[in-house]
Amino acid sequence: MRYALEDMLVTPAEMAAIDKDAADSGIDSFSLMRSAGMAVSAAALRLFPAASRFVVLCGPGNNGGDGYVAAEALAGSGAQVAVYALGDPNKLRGDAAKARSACRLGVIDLEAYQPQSGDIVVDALFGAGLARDLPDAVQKIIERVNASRVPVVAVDLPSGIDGRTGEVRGASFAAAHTVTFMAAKPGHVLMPGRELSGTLEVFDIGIPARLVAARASDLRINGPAVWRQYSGGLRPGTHKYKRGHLAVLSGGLTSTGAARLSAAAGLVAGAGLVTLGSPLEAAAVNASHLTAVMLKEIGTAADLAEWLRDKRLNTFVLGPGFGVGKKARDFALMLCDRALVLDADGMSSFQQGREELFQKIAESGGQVVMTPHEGEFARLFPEVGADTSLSKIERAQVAARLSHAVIVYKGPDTVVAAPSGRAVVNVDAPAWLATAGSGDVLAGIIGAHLAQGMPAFEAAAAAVWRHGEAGIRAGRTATAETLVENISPLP
Ligand SMILES: NC(=O)C1=CN([C@@H]2O[C@H](COP(=O)(O)OP(=O)(O)OC[C@H]3O[C@@H](n4cnc5c(N)ncnc54)[C@H](O)[C@@H]3O)[C@@H](O)[C@H]2O)[C@@H](O)CC1
Ligand SMILES: [K+]
Repeated sequence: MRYALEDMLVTPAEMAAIDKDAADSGIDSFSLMRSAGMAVSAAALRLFPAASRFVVLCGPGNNGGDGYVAAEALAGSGAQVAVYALGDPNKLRGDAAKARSACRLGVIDLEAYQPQSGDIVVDALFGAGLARDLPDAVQKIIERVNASRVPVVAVDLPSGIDGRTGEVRGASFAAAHTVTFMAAKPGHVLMPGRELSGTLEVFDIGIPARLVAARASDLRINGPAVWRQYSGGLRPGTHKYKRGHLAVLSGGLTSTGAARLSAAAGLVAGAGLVTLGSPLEAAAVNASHLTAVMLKEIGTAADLAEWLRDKRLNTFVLGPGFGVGKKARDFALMLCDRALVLDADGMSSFQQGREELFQKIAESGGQVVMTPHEGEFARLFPEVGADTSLSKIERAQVAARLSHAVIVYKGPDTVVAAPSGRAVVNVDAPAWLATAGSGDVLAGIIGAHLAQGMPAFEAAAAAVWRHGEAGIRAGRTATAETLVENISPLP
């Protein structure tokens, strides 16, 4: 499958290798820096045409080099420009030194900068080369600029954001706009980096796309390009059995709503048939709320075993409102050879004894998707959740490898990862999607995709995207019910 550069996520280490490959292939690295700096100056002028002064803050590496190019270009356009530098600009090396000497502006020590109303800061202190927490003096300047509310245009990354993880290394600018080069980095899409990057512009500085693609791993921004090849077959109007049969398992008398939300979402998202498997005690309350969703009494493991003799019953959602305990564990282990969304209580039931589940998933060759939020992730994968050296993407990848399941690690920056290491990050879910029952709706959409034959990774990625779209359509006052109503057809 071919991807456009705009879908790709490239880690800083991969980007450094791409830069080196570009230089080795004969491309002049200074011309790349010039393109980068020119793009930054164009963005600053386009976004802030009424600035009284552009203040370019230049660091000790190539990010600073981009800053000197931008400063010279801004001055050349007739704008007022001041340059402040961290460290001695005479110690710059390579392309950055070249950029410094081609810039005719004087340089002031960074610590002297006092933000003034009308300033626009161009942040060229650190980019992909940030390797540790920022020095205190730099943190102070960043805090001063943030407090002044002077708008910031960041070069490559807001200084202080770790490009691999999106974490803040001591302090970070909160940029209005970030111009990065060739491809977005994980730090632009993972929180809090995503929020602190402002609007993101990915500018092509002229490194051939094949050099970028050759180094990039299978890490993408979630969107239709990732799963469109599987969504074409999900046409309304196909016979209902061909659109798959989704079964959702209900909790007891006082906790039935969550499973009904999953079932309703599954139906709207395109499953041909949806059946709610309910214990007898909850059957009446479920029946009084259901119309298009069918109902079947499933109270015990024996009931489930009998039901599983119907092989058309290919997909299950287990967990929403189900209750934590032995029954959930028994049911989950019985369902590992089908397509299964293991959500909420379904996962939490394996806080102890996860090895049996993971082994069963590996052996039975089903398609299992697990959907932990932060708390559930920490319960099921405590050692992974506690490893602060890993990015959220890396944590999801490790969990997928350990469990043999596709992991949907939920949050404002949901990551979907497969055991192979393939991963996507979702970027456009609105904040108000974090509403009660929202996860139940997501589980139902994933179930609908699985029931229609999408492979687990694509089913999950497409569902996360569609869930976000439903949130956007439902608006700020979204509830789980209005999310269901706003699930739109897959593109
Ligand atoms: N190589 C390329 O192809 C291109 C790279 N470009 C720019 O180059 C940047 C990467 O350049 P570099 O690799 O030089 O990295 P940076 O300029 O981001 O920073 C590296 C410098 O900062 C120091 N440093 C790292 N963390 C520090 C900390 N916490 N406190 C104090 N000093 C610290 C390093 O020792 C090094 O001197 C990109 O972000 C991008 O802006 C652009 O010029 C476009 C072309
Ligand atoms: K920067």
